Amino acid sequence: MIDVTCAIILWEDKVLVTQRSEKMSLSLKWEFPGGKIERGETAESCLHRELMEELNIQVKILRTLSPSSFDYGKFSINLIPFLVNYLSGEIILAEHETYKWLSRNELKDIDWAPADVPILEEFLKLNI
Ligand SMILES: Nc1nc2c([nH]c(=O)n2[C@H]2C[C@H](O)[C@@H](COP(=O)(O)OP(=O)(O)OP(=O)(O)O)O2)c(=O)[nH]1
Repeated sequence: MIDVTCAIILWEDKVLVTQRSEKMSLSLKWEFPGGKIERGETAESCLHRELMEELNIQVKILRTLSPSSFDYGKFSINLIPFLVNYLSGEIILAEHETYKWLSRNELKDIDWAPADVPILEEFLKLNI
């Protein structure tokens, strides 16, 4: 099981979502940005590192949501979500195809990586 962090990034009333590129696994699926936890790293430090590497942004962590385990067949992941506020940095994509800031209502309409679906559902039930 691979531990992966991801961030629900809030800015005003929008959430940042990123689309995986054609070259990546889960090609063209939408996800909450983040990545694999490296040896000796905490989930929080992984999240800050990945958001800087992949997007060039800094965030403030507010809280965690429930982890989502998903078996993709060739591998399985434990996806650990954090609710965060966007703080600073102009978005520069290192790997992703594209990104969007979406309102809560728009989040259901994109083609999510399967592991993200329970996380999205929990987020949509929160009163924020
Ligand atoms: N970062 C991120 N990864 C996710 C999400 N949902 C989901 O199934 N994943 C999967 C995709 C990848 O298999 C893995 C995260 O790997 P990664 O983004 O750090 O690495 P990667 O694509 O470079 O790795 P790989 O597929 O080439 O092995 O978790 C998500 O919301 N965010």
